[in-house]
Amino acid sequence: MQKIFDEVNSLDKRCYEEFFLNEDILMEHAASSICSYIEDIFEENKSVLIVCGSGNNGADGLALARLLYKKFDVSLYLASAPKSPMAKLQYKRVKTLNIKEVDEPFEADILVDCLFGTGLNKPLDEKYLTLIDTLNSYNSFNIACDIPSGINHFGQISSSTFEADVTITMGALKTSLFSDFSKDYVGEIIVSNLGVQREIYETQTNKFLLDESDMKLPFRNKKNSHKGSYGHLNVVAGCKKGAGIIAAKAAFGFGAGLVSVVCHENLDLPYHIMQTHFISENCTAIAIGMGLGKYETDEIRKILNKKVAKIVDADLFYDDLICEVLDQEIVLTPHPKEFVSLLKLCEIADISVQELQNNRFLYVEKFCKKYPNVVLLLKGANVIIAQNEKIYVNSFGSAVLSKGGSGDVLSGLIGSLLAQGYKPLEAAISASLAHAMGARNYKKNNYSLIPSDLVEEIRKL
Ligand SMILES: NC(=O)C1=CN([C@@H]2O[C@H](COP(=O)(O)OP(=O)(O)OC[C@H]3O[C@@H](n4cnc5c(N)ncnc54)[C@H](OP(=O)(O)O)[C@@H]3O)[C@@H](O)[C@H]2O)[C@@H](O)CC1
Ligand SMILES: [K+]
Repeated sequence: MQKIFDEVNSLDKRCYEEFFLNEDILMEHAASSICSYIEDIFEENKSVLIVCGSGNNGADGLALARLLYKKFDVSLYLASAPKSPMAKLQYKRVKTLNIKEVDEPFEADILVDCLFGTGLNKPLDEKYLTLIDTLNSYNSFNIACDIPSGINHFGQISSSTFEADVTITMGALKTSLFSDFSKDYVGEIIVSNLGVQREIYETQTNKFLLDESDMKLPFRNKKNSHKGSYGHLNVVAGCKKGAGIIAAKAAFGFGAGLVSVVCHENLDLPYHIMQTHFISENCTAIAIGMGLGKYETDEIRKILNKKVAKIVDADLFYDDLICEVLDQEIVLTPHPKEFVSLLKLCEIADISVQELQNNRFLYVEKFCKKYPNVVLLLKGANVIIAQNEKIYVNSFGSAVLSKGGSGDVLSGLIGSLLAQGYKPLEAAISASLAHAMGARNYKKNNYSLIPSDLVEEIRKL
């Protein structure tokens, strides 16, 4: 996994103070990493338009122009005059080379956005919104320097935000690149070294970006085993029984030795899934909440207080019963609307879904501070998984998964790993990654996935 930082100014400052580097050296590395990317991917003499703002993001662009000059057909468009000391210095250097400056932007082969980076500190006015719209209308290959212009410190976007194919971000990953809103703008994210290796530049953090290698699949190492060796998951099915059945099927395909659906009505289940009317004696994990609808409170309370691992989803986030069990190491998997309800029930915040989406990390942190035992998985374009002070981001998901039933598959996967003895945090991380990888491997068009396709792909991982 890779570290993510809320801000990097303190890390830049540490480079000056501890390693005797300076802004100029850091900036030279920033610019040369974009230069190397362009040199690696594109043939010489391609046209490159670099659009610069007045601060150090613009200064990165000016330095880049100098590095590319003569090997590529470089043009500079200065949206505003250089203002920061480094921008002025880089401009002076550019001037000595007579690099082409244009009065209007145009469609080049490669477009580099150096308008605003971490210094975007107020809403964009009409002039910049129109400029960004114009840049987005081109068919160029779009590179964002540090962060696409229009995304602010909190990962909130402007009505016009630069749509990058690739974002080359300076020094370390920033939290703002992983808001749900940012997902449509950042493209591929590459981290540039700034004069020292990343492991030296980076300090402590509480946020981490998950890699594929963080997915620990439930491979079986023991030769002498039986179905009981891999746990027994009970999926509690409510009035929308399909949800529980989808979860049960996913759980079975993900390695649980036994899976039972708990339901008072008789269900038509595949032969390998069992049915029970009450929680099984030998149950090792419970999945509850999906499609639950109205259920007898005392019965749910009894189930929630069973001393086995649990994953709770969906309808239970609207029932204050949930607040009684938040001292447990329980996995919760709300989507934003459900999390908003949960925050209200727990008296943490009374907010809209929009407010939550504007500050996903903030509210996850607030929740986990109050309930440090809980493993919270907040669904979204970038899934956030958190326990106590640690926050993990799964950015592998895609719109393929934006379907009814995908969440039930996820509950089943988590339940399956819990039943097999995974710790709750590990279960949530590995199941979430498997869920996203399954969707990634689905090769038909991106609107057609049904839960059984997803389970099929996950079984092939
Ligand atoms: N520090 C280092 O060592 C390194 C830094 N590096 C680079 O520096 C970048 C940060 O630079 P930065 O702090 O100068 O901020 P930046 O993003 O250029 O924007 C500030 C300028 O924009 C203006 N402005 C802001 N909002 C605006 C708005 N809505 N509408 C209009 N104007 C607006 C603002 O104006 P002002 O507030 O002064 O009026 C100011 O002039 C960082 O992202 C990375 O690329 C790398 O080279 C690595 C080494
Ligand atoms: K930028």
